[in-house]
Amino acid sequence: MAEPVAAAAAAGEAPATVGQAVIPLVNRLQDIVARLDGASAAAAGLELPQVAAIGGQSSGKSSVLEALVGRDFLPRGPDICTRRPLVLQLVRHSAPEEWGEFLHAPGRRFHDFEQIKREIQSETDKEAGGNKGVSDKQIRLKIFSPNVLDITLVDLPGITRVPVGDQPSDIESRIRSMIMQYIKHPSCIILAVTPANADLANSDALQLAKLADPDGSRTIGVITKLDIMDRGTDARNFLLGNVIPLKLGYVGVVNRSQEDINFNRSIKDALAFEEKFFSTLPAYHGLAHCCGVTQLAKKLNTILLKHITYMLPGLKSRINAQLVAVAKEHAAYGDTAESTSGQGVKLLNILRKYCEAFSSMVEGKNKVSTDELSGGARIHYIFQSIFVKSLEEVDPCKSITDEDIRTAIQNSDGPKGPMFLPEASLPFEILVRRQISRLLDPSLQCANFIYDELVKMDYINTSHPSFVGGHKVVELAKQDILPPKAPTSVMIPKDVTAISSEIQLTSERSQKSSAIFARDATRGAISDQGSQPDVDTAVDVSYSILALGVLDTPFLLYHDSWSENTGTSAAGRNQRAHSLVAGSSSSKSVPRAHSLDNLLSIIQLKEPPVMLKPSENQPAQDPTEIAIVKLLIKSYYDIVRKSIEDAVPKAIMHFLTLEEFPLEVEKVEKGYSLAEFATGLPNIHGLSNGDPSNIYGSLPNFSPKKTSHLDQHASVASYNSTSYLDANAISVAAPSLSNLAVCTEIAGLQEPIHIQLPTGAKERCCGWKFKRFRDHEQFCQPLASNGVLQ
Ligand SMILES: Nc1nc2c(ncn2[C@@H]2O[C@H](COP(=O)(O)OP(=O)(O)OP(=O)(O)O)[C@@H](O)[C@H]2O)c(=O)[nH]1
Repeated sequence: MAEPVAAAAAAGEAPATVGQAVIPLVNRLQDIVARLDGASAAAAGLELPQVAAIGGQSSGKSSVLEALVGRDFLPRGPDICTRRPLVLQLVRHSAPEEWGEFLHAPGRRFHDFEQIKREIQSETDKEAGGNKGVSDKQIRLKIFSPNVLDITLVDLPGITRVPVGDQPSDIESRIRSMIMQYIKHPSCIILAVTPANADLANSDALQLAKLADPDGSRTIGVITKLDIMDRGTDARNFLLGNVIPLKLGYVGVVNRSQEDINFNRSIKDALAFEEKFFSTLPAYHGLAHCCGVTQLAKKLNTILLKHITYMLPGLKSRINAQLVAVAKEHAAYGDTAESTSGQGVKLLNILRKYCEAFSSMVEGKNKVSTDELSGGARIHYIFQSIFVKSLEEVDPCKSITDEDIRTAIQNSDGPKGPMFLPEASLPFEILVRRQISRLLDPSLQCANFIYDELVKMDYINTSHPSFVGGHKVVELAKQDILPPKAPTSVMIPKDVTAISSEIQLTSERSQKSSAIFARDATRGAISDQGSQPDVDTAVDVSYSILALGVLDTPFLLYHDSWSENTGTSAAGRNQRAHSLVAGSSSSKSVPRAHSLDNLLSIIQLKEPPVMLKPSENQPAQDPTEIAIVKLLIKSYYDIVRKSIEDAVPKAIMHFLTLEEFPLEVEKVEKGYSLAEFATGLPNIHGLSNGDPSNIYGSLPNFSPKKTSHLDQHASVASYNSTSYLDANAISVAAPSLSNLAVCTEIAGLQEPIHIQLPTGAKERCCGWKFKRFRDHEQFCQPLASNGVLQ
């Protein structure tokens, strides 16, 4: 094996000794910090010292790192080779064997360095593809050897300008920013690798290094390929820092050429060649301190040690600060619980605290920021300034033209044509549904903004006091239209109450809708009957009964003039009304009775066009009708909008703050000390020995006297989440009850819960927790009436 230069350096002067004390420590820290992602480590200020080789493509970065390691294990060649950052951690150990370990293959030792090379290549292909693609995902490799210094080296992809293979068009900027991610940290020592056979003054490596390290305090210039410079030229001036000065100076190296690699020339031979090169070429006489890989290793170690010594105090204080913060957080979780159930209780406690903290944040009880809106204020902003404002801006009649209304009216006339008196309710329903459905998207968006919860829209309540239904709308419409027409009268269905009562037989939601409707419709009928003339007199608009859902809930339309014209009886109407309510779509196909004979006698007409526009020849639509429909839409839409503006935020807030986190029924199998038990239970309101009043005093509707027979040693601790509607858990703790079987039964649960103290459970407690009691009395009563606890 070749004489490893790093090892030679290690055997050198003072720095190696210091390194043995400091660098292994940093390497151990590297291992710990490696478990954090880069961003977290950066956020915690824990970037650790490392050495990154940067430079143009094929400048010789991998060759330099290999020479430092003293082993041949990195993919090298004239084409792009390094396509993923390779974090190479050198670990010096005393055993003679050498091997490599990859982070992605834990526990597997690679003793064959050729295999390490292949593994790097295949891992690169896995992530960056086989066709020259580049990825910023690291490969982490550890080399264990007695011949290396503990040091972390990073081999980065070379800067390239022209995209080849699968490389994206912005490959140059991508690689530059990838490199910057490493070298921007003050903890990083930069090896700026520049080939001597290219224009040194335009070195990509030096340019990038200058950006990251403007004062040059952590950049070492490395000049490669001195052996293949143009005849008659040399890099002496450069190495002396006369061209581009660098505080830490330059080191010139001669690595193996491609031919050397092809012929498997050993590193040892390469080092011998390098030494001969510098000693024979007069241009480099007197520059021994900055020529050769050995010098580079020494320089690197000296600088790295200084750097680590400089960085460690700050690093230590940052780690200490983190440690204190974590210890504080850890202490906040309470004592360590050994048992599984104890850990469960602890976890519940943490979740409870989280929920409470979350609620406090939403409710603005946390410390209030003076800089910006936060927590509930942001939610309020979304509700008011985004959601409500957007809804207010919507014109209910937007996108409904008079033409649309005319079409809807004609459609609602069906085959009867305009010979019957028009009515506004059906077109209104159709159009208002369409308009109201526009409220759905913003409502869902609002919910999405805050919490991914269900948005529920209420039914259309035409009995709303603000809704200008019935004859009111006619009057209003006529005021809007010129010239004013004769006063209108409204026909009231005689059996409206009967119909309404049938509506109540339908589905739950329909029941709700129709019940409200029936009440108001009946009221309306009575008052209208009192104020209106005979129903047989001229009718302008029929009174329609609506109980319809906004989107797809059932609705009912009862149209008196239809029943009169078809001769349907009141009973038939009721039946139809009922069936209409039962299905949302059935209303769309209101049956118009045709016997088979009638159908057969119908004269066959030619097919209507696919799309039917309202006929131009039709007599002009009464503007009153259009105005009525518009007014109905505006009025109803306004009500629904207001209701939605109110209901959606409420619904969201309900799910956001009042939903308890799922407290599962949990049997605390093993006993706990009273203290453990108390800590494990969130916010126990009272826990005492022999004085239950302390406990129950905090529970509403729970009288202490009910527990008067409680054994003097027994205590019942109940948890009542005062911020919520329900008590979430009850726990029974019975310390010092080795001779007592505590049995209790909790109402409202499927299974009675029995609490049996473990034998000899002196000074121990046991308990159960379970979720969601709707009523304190429910569980308090049986507690008091049951066996031992009475
Ligand atoms: N003659 C000579 N050839 C060298 C020297 N250094 C590197 N090379 C050759 O240059 C080519 C590229 O070397 P690498 O070490 O792969 O360069 P790199 O910068 O790591 O390449 P990428 O990772 O692909 O950007 C190889 O063929 C090396 O043999 C040197 O000092 N002298």
